[in-house]
Amino acid sequence: MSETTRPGNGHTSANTSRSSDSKHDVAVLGGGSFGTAMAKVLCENGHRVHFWMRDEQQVQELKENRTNSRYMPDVRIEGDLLPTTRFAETLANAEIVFVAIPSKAFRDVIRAHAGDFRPNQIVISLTKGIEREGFRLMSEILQEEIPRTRIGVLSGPNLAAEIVNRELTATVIAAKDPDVRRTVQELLGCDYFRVYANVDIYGVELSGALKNIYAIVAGMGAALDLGENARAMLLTRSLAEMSRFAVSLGANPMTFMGLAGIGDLVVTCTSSKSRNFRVGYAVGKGARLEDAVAELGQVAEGIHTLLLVKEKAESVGIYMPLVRGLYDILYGGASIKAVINGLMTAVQNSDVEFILPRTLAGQR
Ligand SMILES: NC(=O)C1=CN([C@@H]2O[C@H](COP(=O)(O)OP(=O)(O)OC[C@H]3O[C@@H](n4cnc5c(N)ncnc54)[C@H](OP(=O)(O)O)[C@@H]3O)[C@@H](O)[C@H]2O)C=CC1
Ligand SMILES: O=C(CO)COP(=O)(O)O
Repeated sequence: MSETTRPGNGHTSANTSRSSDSKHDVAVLGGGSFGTAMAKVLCENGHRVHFWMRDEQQVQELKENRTNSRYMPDVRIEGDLLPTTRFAETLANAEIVFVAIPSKAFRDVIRAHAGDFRPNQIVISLTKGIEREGFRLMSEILQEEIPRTRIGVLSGPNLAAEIVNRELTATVIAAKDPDVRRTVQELLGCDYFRVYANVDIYGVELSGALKNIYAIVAGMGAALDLGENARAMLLTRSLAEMSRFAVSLGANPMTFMGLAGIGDLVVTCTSSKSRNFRVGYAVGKGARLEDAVAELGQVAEGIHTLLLVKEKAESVGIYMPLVRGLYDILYGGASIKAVINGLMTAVQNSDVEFILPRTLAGQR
């Protein structure tokens, strides 16, 4: 569907926001696919967007052509956009800051510029990953590095490639502070983008990171053409496994019923627009992992998250057969066929463990 015929496309230029009456100064950190998509939504909602990236050439292109061709070819950002490589300038007037820096660089970037954040400034992580050291989520890094700011997390079924075309999308803002939740809903919400609220920061954030692992598994399943029953089995068992893990670490199980849980799992496990899915697909077709990642040229957080979750699951004793199987394939040289066979012939357990505990299933 073209941008002009799309149902959500009630507006085609800036200053046409439905939900936010006034113009706000907003910062977006990270000039990749998702930073670009969020900067576009915010500009179209009529806000002044201070857009930080590290590449001066990209800044020049955005200033001259209003495009970011490396990450979002053919997408123009209209409205009040101020691209820059100068971090302090980005934050100086911003009421709220959205951070779309990959997890591997997240702490370094925030720490290097911690002094530029103001007390009480709202800082929202858009990043779906985990830090190796201490198994930290991005909101925990923000809490440690810039503790005087007000922190939130945005996560949900949010493929950047669709958002930039104004395809109908919903997401979740998770924050303890109701003012943070309301502000994000007002700034981002419009006729193609809806923002739902949650207070379970840990669950929302962890599900965003975990689903990337299962998107790789799903991509592999698609490459092998395992069938529709298998696709449903994989998706449902992925949800069971990721919620088992997250709940055992303190997340609210109900979060997995929402957009940030099942919603994001569905979109990334069924769409070739997902980079994680594409990596799994390529490996399923016989590519080496390094080649699949190099070919992608963008971040696929699941590759890295898999290692951390496998380690963590083993250290705290959580049963995660899909994580283990994917790890064996990607890092242990196991054949996909052997792993599938191992999974299919393992002990048959309970379906919904929150109703019937896993350990009781075999006793029925
Ligand atoms: N794309 C999507 O659909 C969605 C992505 N996300 C999440 O958003 C986060 C960012 O992903 P996305 O934008 O897609 O990734 P991309 O691969 O599209 O872009 C990565 C961006 O991060 C920048 N970057 C990398 N390292 C550094 C660093 N040390 N300092 C400054 N900038 C750096 C890159 O800059 P450079 O070009 O100079 O290397 C680039 O602008 C990820 O955690 C992802 O899971 C969440 C929802 C949807
Ligand atoms: O998180 C995403 C969609 O919600 C994007 O997924 P990928 O990083 O796999 O492209």
